[in-house]
Amino acid sequence: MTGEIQVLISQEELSQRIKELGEKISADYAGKEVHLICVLKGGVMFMSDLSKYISVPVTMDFMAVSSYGNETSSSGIVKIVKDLDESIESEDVIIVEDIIDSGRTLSYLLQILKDRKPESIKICTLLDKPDRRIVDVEVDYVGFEIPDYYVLGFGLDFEQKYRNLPYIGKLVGIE
Ligand SMILES: O=P(O)(O)OC[C@H]1O[C@H](OP(=O)(O)OP(=O)(O)O)[C@H](O)[C@@H]1O
Ligand code: HPA
Repeated sequence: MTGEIQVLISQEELSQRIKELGEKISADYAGKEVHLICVLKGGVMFMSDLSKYISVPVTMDFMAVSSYGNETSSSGIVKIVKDLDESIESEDVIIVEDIIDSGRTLSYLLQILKDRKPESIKICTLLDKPDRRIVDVEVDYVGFEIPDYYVLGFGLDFEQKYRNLPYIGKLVGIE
């Protein structure tokens, strides 16, 4: 499907906010190292840009947890598609997400990862849709709070497409 895309957050606004988040994380973790965990696939662009603005030592790992498939609303069923490569025991972990919607994906992830005994675990999301929350999750770093639109671009997909757009947009006619 191709359709008209309305820009919600421009490339410039994204860059500026991601820089601010990276600087805040650098200050909060001064004297420590951070272990970033990217939630694939949506989190990839955000983590890649965010990591460039973190000045403390960074390590990275990747995990894929699927809850949406090709649907535009969460099924409530979360499954691990790809687990981490390395142990997170004693690490200061930040989970990096593109979006928190119902909160189901993150609440499930947090449960699993806390059992692996990290030193600390925080959440950093580019986008937060608080109006859609079903499961409460405490979020430490938020790029932008957005209304209840189905958004795409900058890692986020609609039917697996549009992840490569350098901005966040919405398909006109799709809520
Ligand atoms: O708060 P929730 O309602 O759980 O929704 C948020 C999750 O949904 C999306 O992932 P998706 O399963 O679509 O995978 P993707 O990142 O590969 O597109 C998004 O990247 C989050 O991980
Ligand atoms: O608005 C969204 N867009 C793309 N993927 C998503 N996963 C949860 N919410 C969204």
